[in-house]
This record gives sequence, structure tokens and C-alpha cells, in this order.
Amino acid sequence: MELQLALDLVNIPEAKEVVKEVEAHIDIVEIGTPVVINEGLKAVKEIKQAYPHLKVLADLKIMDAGAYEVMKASEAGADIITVLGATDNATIKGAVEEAKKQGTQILVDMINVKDLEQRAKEIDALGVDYICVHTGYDLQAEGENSFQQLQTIKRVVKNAKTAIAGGIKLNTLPEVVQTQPDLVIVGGGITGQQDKKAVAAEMELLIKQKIHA
Ligand SMILES: O=C([C@H](O)CO)[C@H](O)[C@H](O)COP(=O)(O)O
Repeated sequence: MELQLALDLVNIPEAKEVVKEVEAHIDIVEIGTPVVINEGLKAVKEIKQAYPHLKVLADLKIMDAGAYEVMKASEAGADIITVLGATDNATIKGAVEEAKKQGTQILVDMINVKDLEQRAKEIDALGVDYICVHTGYDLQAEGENSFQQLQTIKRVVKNAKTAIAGGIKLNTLPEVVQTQPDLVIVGGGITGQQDKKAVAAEMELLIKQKIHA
């Protein structure tokens, strides 16, 4: 199981500072959608250059032009690029083919997919690397999470790795870990804490099963 730090509400210098604090405890750095909107793929490039030993995920949430956008993010240094599960299969296939050419990977974000079970099966057959359940900020504000959805994809996904994102905190991580996803994505649960390093270290312990949930 791996831990991904999601950076959403920072600029490039702030992103570098946060990563510096927690780098020993994380596997992947996510350049979040708001950062890409504000800073462009330069943010991916600079974080990869500063921390070449960490994998970098570009959260582009691709909805169209799959191959082209994957090519641009890969050229900027991304190791993993996100595509939305709600889009059409042609976009996902284009993204997967281009990622294979570039030696990068595709994570499909299932945010707002209505028939999760059916769509997860379809997407799993398209050769993607990760399928991720995700409760976005706006539904988190209404008290929702994706813990049940994680159980669904764990049951039906046979090829891709499974992942979960959306509002995960230190006190809810044990419940997530019990379901054994391959990847846990945490943003505010680390970045919103006073002692980010200590929280990331405790999360790492839980995730790597060094202590029991
Ligand atoms: O993908 C995200 C969101 O849509 C904003 O871009 C976040 O990175 C993801 O939800 C993880 O962040 P937290 O919910 O703060 O853990």
C-alpha cells in the first residue's frame, strides 16, 4: 500500500516546502487540479526536478484529448496522470496508449460515476493502472466519503490497482486501511495539520502495516 500526498491549495514554492517536510513518509506527490490551473505543468516539472526519487502524479482529470494531454504531462515529468472515469472509452484508450509509449501510468478517477460497479468493470478492461474512488471537496462538505465505494471496486476490479481519495484524515485512515487499497491519497489530512511531518509519519506506519489499525 502506498501513500500519496495531494497538494491542492499551494503555489510552487509552498508545494516544495510541504514536500520537504514529509518526503520521507510518502511515495507519490500529487500536483492537484487547482495547482495545475494556477501554475500549469511547470509545477509538475519543478517538483519532479526537486524530488526525482518521488513519483509525481499530475491530477489533470482529463475528460477529452486523452493522448495529447497525457503526452504533455509525461513530457513535464509526471509518472502518473489522471483521467475521469465519467468520460468516454475512446479518451481512456487514447490516454492508456500514450502512457504506454511514454512509460507513464494512468489513474482513473471515478468521481461522480453513477453506476460504479459496471463502469469500474468496463474501465478495468481498458488496461488502466489505477482505479480510484473519490469524494470531491463539494460532497465532502455534505458529509460524504468513499469508504463503501472502495469495497465495491475491491470486489470487481481484477487487473488495475485500487485507490481512494477524498477527506481522509488520521482518525479515518484505519477504516480505509482495513479494506486494503493499493494507494491512499491524502490532501488536507496532512497539509491542513500543524505538524505535517508527524501526521505523515503516523499515516505511513498505518499504511505500511507497521502498527495495527
Ligand atoms: O482531487 C482532489 C480534489 O478534487 C481537488 O482537486 C484532492 O486532491 C483530493 O480530494 C484529496 O484531497 P483531500 O480531500 O483534501 O484529502
